[in-house]
Amino acid sequence: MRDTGHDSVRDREIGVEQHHLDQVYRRLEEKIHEAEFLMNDAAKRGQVGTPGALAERDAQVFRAGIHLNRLNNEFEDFLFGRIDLLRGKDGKKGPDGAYTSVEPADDAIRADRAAEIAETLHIGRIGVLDSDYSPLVIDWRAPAAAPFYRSTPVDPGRVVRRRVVRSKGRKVLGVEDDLMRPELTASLDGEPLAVIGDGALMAALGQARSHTMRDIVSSIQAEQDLVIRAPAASVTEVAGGPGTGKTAVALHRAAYLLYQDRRRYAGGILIVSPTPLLVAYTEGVLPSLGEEGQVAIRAVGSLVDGAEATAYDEPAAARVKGSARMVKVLRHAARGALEGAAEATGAGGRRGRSRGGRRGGAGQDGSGQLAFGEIETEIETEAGAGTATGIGVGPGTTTGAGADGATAAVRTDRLRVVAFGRRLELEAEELHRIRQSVLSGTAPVNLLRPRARRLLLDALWAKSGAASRAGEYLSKGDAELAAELRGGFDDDLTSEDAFVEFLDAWWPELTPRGVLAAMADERRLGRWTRRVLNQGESRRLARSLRRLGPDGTGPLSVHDVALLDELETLLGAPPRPRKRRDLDPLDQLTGLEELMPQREESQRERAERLAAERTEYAHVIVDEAQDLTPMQWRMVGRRGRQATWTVVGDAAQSSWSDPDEAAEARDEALGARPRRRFTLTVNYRNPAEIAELAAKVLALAMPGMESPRAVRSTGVRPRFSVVRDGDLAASVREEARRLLERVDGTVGVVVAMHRRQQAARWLAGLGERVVALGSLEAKGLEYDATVVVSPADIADESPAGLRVLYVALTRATQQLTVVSAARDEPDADGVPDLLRD
Ligand SMILES: Nc1ncnc2c1ncn2[C@@H]1O[C@H](COP(=O)(O)OP(=O)(O)OP(=O)(O)O)[C@@H](O)[C@H]1O
Repeated sequence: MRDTGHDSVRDREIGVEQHHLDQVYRRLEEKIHEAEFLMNDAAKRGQVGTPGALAERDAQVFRAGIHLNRLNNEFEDFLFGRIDLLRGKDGKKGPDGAYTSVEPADDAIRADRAAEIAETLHIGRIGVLDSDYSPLVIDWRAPAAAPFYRSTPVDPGRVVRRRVVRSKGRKVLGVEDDLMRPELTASLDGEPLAVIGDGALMAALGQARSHTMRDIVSSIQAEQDLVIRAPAASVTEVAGGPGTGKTAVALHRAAYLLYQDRRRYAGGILIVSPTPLLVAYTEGVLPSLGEEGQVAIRAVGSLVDGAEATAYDEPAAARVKGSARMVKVLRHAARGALEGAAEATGAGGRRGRSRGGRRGGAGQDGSGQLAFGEIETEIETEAGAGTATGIGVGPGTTTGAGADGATAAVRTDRLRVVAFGRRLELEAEELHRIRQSVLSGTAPVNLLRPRARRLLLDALWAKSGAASRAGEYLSKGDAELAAELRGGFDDDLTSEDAFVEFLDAWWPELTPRGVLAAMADERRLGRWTRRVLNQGESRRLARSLRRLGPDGTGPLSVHDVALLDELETLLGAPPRPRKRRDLDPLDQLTGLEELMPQREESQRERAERLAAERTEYAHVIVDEAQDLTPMQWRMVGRRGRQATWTVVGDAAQSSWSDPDEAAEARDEALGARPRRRFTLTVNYRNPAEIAELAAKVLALAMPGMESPRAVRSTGVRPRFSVVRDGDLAASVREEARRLLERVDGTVGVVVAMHRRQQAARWLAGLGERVVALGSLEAKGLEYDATVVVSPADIADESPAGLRVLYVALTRATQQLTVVSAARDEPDADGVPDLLRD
């Protein structure tokens, strides 16, 4: 019997849930007292001071700390669901204390379709056991909770009624029921089973949106639940149109995996998101599911430490930078930049000289004479008036401080050394040969430096008279003396400041940013892109990289970041600075110091901390995977070489112009791991009226591709508005204002990328509920209402423009207004060309 207007039945059912919730809170309070007692007790034991007592204290405090932390975090609204079940087939209790059988027993339903509810389970964010170990609340991720999500009227299993309980703090506010077996006359404790409301899903979907995403834990649908709980073997691929819950499912899956195998995922879960806006939008979901520390949500432009993409590339430059052909270009650049650095170092100018002396290894030959006397080395380099290079080098490299404290460039096209009273000289030609021979290997350029140093010493040694002397020792069988002679020579030279300066200048430590900056020089880049990019592409690339400035510290684009990551591999990562460790071992051992401050830490800070500590993850989730360029796939792939993967995306929303190339790079990143594919088919975001309009663009963008089925309808059709008097700003502002009056939540105004700054000004003063977004920034986000400005502009902005427009049109949960400008050629009804039937 579904209750519509009878408040008494509703109130009674709310009372039933309140009673249960009270019981749960009483139990939680007991547990908090227990945890506090444990912590106090542990602290007292700590005063005893024996090693055994300390170890015990640490273990206890750690456990209690975890407990308190979880309880405090999850005290709000953690019980949200309930299922009423028929008697199951096997009657055995599972690990959660629940009957685990999924199918009803043969005699659970009588011939007259009457049935008695045999078991009721409450579902929440964490499990709570009563003092007799019976489950008061079952963790939503536990197997026993699965029927709450999996049961449908088509395949109900044992579930007769699924109830969502809404509560705030300790107070139950309402309940929403879905009847899974409407054909039965079910009773509970002899009373007919009451059914309240129109179902939780519809209630959730109709709610106003804020600027942050909510979890869907109380209304996960069966096809989504299959993905969330899919075993984490190798690669799980999830496809589905806009609004099918892909992002929501990805986040819930992270929480599920941690629950299911916490030890395995202690290696960390990385969620790669397309934009910082989407990171900000989604980062509250995991904490609301009781999971935080192990999951890092990062924008694809922030995956490299110390780099944060803030600039945008125009589509043609983005296309070059994202292409897999860049691997070759970067390889050439990483090696070529080294040469460039040396070449560009100033010649002529002040002359630097340093002297060094060393007592030679006082080995004695057979005659009792000193094998060699005092080695005198003298290195001569010439200082230039400054360096013209834009190559990033490690601190104190190309330039060296002269005796007068002034910095001067070191000449690198010649090396002169005085050793054993003899002048040894390597000319440009020889130096070049040595460099080429070192570079013929494949090792990262910065890691080849020790080898370059050795070959330099070899070449100098070969020219010194000492080489033949050592040869004589060798022929007399005195290898030790020969080695000592050579060792002395090497030590002497390499302890000279001038030699070190020369090496630093001739083989500087290259930084990824420095090499990118060097690529902004069109002439040099032309050499590195030969036969890989055409001239136009090469020029575009160089121009776009000028943004980084001569030292490479300028603003980066999201595509630059993937190039930096590739360069880091090609150059060899500089050693990471060691983290300062607290010396007091107790501070490292106790749970509290570690756990308590975490509550103050935001998801972003946590993500940053995790990323700083980790370069590889146990599981990688890629959201909006259709947008990763080949270079980005390589970057993400490096972070999950040993990982299992969940890859979530929709080809129809891809803003990358060459999907085949990206698919190839994706295959490379994921390797030969087997893949399991899922498709989500229901659009939970857009009402049917908006989905229908978007489907027209989909038909143009990807003919033959199916649209997801919209789950609800609002009766409000999209509105078409034509710019009046050529004043786009005024028209957009007016439409945004109009929508603000019609919805309670947020309004998004989506414009072509080149208009995004302008658009923010158009909306000034309209308040925080409205935001302006570039079309690419709208990825993954949603608003109660949207204004899509000039569809033709968005569609023309890049080769993938129609797909980008499809994304823009599918952001609204309630109302959509399309503003068409002059070039959109609206018909008499104001419908722009692209959106006509
Ligand atoms: N089972 C559900 N119950 C309630 N709300 C849901 C459910 N599934 C999805 N939603 C809601 O539908 C909206 C769309 O979800 P989400 O953003 O995850 O979709 P998506 O597939 O990632 O979309 P897009 O591809 O457009 O980025 C969100 O508001 C989400 O909370």
